[in-house]
Amino acid sequence: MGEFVHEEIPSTELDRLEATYRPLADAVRDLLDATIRTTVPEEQVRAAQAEIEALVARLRAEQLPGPAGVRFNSEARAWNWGNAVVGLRNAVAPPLRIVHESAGHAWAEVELGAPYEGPPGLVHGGVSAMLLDHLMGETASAAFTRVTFTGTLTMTYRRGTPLGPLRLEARIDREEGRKVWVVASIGDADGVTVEAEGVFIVPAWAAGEAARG
Ligand SMILES: CCCCCCCCCCCC(=O)SCCNC(=O)CCNC(=O)[C@H](O)C(C)(C)COP(=O)(O)OP(=O)(O)OC[C@H]1O[C@@H](n2cnc3c(N)ncnc32)[C@H](O)[C@@H]1OP(=O)(O)O
Repeated sequence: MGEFVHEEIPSTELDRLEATYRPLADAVRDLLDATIRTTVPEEQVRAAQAEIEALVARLRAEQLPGPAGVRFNSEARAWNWGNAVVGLRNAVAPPLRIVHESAGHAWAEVELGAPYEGPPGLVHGGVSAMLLDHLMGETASAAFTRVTFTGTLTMTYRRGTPLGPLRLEARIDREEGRKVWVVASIGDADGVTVEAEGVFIVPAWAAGEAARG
């Protein structure tokens, strides 16, 4: 497995770093969209590619040896900048901004564009599952008071989910020992498009005091 790393960066410094990296990732998200949708002449495409390759070389001059992992400091701040769903520095992530309404109830609003397309004009079913999986996992963690991993995830696609503004919602349904059942949905302005039910498990290796009883 990857890493949960204790790294003692003060939260004020993290805020400063995030203010630097967030616009970088936003620019790369825009690049993803532009790469899909551009209709400029081919020589322009080739020129853009050369500039992008030069930028990649500049960024790679110093880099981590592997993925970003999950890091935390002693001020109870955790950051997972590379996460596929919420990663602030991951241009593949929308990123989802999750609101924990209470321990066991969370939601997010997001606008999905061209990079998330499956059927024409509709969100890819795997993307819906990915976003819900993460939202449900955070919900099962009861506002980050325990670690939970997806055990089983069941998706029901009621109708196509249009690209554009969407709302995701998740709640803990019930718990039994280390097992947490979570129900969730995605919806557009006309109502629910996708429903999900999942069993999230506090792994045996992580079953400390917060997870017992
Ligand atoms: C603070 C930071 C927060 C951070 C919060 C961040 C949220 C991130 C959200 C991302 C969510 C993900 O994608 S997580 C990544 C995708 N998921 C994974 O990679 C998980 C891979 N699988 C595993 O690591 C493991 O198999 C576990 C953890 C699922 C279970 O291992 P274990 O802990 O050894 O389980 P074990 O003792 O055998 O079983 C415990 C109980 O769970 C049941 N059980 C076991 N596996 C499953 C299963 N797949 N589906 C259903 N039920 C299962 C057993 O029957 C048993 O029930 P009984 O006999 O007690 O009744």
